[in-house]
Amino acid sequence: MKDEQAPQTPQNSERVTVLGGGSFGLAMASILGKKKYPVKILVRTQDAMDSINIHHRSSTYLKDVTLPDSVTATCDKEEALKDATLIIHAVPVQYSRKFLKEMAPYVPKDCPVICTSKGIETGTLCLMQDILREELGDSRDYAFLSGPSFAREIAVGLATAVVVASQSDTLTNRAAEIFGCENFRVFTSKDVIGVEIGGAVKNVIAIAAGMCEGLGLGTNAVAGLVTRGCLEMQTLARAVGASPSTLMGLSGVGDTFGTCFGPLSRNRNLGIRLGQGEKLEDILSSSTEVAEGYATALSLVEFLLTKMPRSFRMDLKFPILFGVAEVLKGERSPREGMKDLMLMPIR
Ligand SMILES: NC(=O)C1=CN([C@@H]2O[C@H](COP(=O)(O)OP(=O)(O)OC[C@H]3O[C@@H](n4cnc5c(N)ncnc54)[C@H](O)[C@@H]3O)[C@@H](O)[C@H]2O)C=CC1
Ligand SMILES: O=C(CO)COP(=O)(O)O
Repeated sequence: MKDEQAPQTPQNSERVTVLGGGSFGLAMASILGKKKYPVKILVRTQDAMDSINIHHRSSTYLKDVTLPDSVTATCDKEEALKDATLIIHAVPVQYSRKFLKEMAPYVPKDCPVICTSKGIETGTLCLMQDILREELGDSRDYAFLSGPSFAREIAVGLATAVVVASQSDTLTNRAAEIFGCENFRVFTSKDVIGVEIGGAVKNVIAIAAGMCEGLGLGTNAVAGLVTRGCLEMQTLARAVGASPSTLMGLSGVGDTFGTCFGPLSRNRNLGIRLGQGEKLEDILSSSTEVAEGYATALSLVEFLLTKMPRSFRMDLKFPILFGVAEVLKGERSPREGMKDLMLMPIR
């Protein structure tokens, strides 16, 4: 197959380290491994390491997916990073700062980082671009990969299109070259803030879409809510300097549609279970995978209230984003939240 040929160019010397052995880290390793790049995944336990090195599969995530031979795992930070030429960050946002602080001494100077995590840090309200710069410094290049890209589909080789955004054209072009194959198409962008905001906000809209679904409200309701959610995403993105066209693309409406309507979404499933009446604590404690939208919904409301110009009532401008946070905080039920949306004053 074409995408299993070794690249012919200097990229042959590329050595990739994936930080995070969850579903998305494995998916990234899988694509690059199929292209014969040597990939090391930094995992947290001996069991996770042995499982990948001996059985070529994770014992916890995407357990049925076999990884290519060029993918190995280690628990040793120094071993993972010492000769890396490219780093892929796939650790959930809320754990990233502490994790990166521990990694910083081992990360090779100038080694670029491609970040795949989507969300806003609680407390600081930072996006990943801020967390990465604060923890790994300003001198290296960073890129942000986003779009409708479920890990399982990527790992089994289904066609996927993503966008990679960076201030550095060299890095976006390199990412497109390294990842690109017949099953994985990379588009490039310079709109880092737009790509990051889209990736963070769509998880919150997916929780709302799931709630509609769980309440049994039907297709009209879900489609209406997702459309209005995209408008809130676009309004917010424009206010922070993003280009509206980015939000019409893969990392905006593209990822929102995938996540709101796709059965694999953890965020949508969290919303479905809430809509069906389960308690948030029970859903979170029974989930082995992260739903970034939960923490991001709470951060977003704080972000809107503290960082946006106060020229209008934020809860009227962003009723879906505020409504999801209120349900997650237990201030109203999903059904009350939906009723409030329908009965909002006409402006
Ligand atoms: N799974 C997917 O389909 C996609 C995921 N993403 C993003 O990728 C990022 C990673 O998500 P997944 O791999 O899906 O998560 P996951 O839930 O599959 O795996 C979680 C990962 O985080 C690690 N982890 C857990 N607690 C930690 C801690 N305290 N410190 C350091 N690491 C810790 C686990 O060992 C594991 O590697 C998220 O931001 C997600 O939004 C992006 C696109 C698609
Ligand atoms: O970001 C994703 C797909 O693009 C994954 O969404 P979930 O985290 O909701 O599963």
